[in-house]
Amino acid sequence: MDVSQPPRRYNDKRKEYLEWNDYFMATAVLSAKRSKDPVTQVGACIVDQKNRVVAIGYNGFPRNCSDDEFPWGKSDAKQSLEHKYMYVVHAEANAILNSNCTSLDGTRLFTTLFPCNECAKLIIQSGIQQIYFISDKYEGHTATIASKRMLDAAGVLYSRHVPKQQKILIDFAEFLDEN
Ligand SMILES: O=c1ccn([C@H]2C[C@H](O)[C@@H](COP(=O)(O)O)O2)c(=O)[nH]1
Ligand SMILES: [Zn+2]
Repeated sequence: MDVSQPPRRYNDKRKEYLEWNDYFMATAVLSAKRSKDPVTQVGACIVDQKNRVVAIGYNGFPRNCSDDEFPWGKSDAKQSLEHKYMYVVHAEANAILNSNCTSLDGTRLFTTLFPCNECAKLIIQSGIQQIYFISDKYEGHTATIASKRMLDAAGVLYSRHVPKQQKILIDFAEFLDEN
C-alpha cells in the first residue's frame, strides 16, 4: 500500500482515467499500429461535438490492393511506379472515407502526423474544424507549407497535441478474469 497517498474511499472516482484528448490521440496512435508502411505509420481519429469517435483510419493501400504485392519502397526504387506514394491512401483520407456519419461539419481530427496538402483539401471540404497532431516531421516541405496555407485560409485550427499522460500501457492480461 502507498502510505504517501490518502486511502481512496469506495465512492471516490478513479483519478488515473484518460482525459478526452489523450484518449482520442491514443486511438489515432493505436490505429497507426495497423499500418504496414515500414517508414511512417500514420493514424487518424475523427471526433464529433459530443466527443463521439466517428471515424478512424491509417495509411495503407486501397481495398483489394495487396500489401504483399504493391511496393512499400521509395528512394531505392528507380521507377516511380515502384514507389509507395503512387498507391497509399493517407490516414486522414481513410478516416474521412470510413466515417460512419453523413456530415463531418464541426468535427475534430486527431492525427499522428501533420496532414499533407492533399489531406488538407479533404479536411477543409469535409467540414473538419480543428486538427490536433503529434509529429510535424515534414515541416518546411512544400506539401506541408501548402497544407498550412489552405488550412489558414479556410480557418481550420491546428495545434500540437500536448499529452497529459506521456505513456499509456496496454496489458491484455489486466483484463483476464483472474484479476
Ligand atoms: O498527410 C499524410 C501524409 C503522409 N501520410 C503517409 C503516406 C506514407 O505512407 C507515409 C509517409 O511516408 P514517408 O516514408 O515518411 O515519406 O505517411 C499520411 O498518411 N498522411
Ligand atoms: Zn495526406
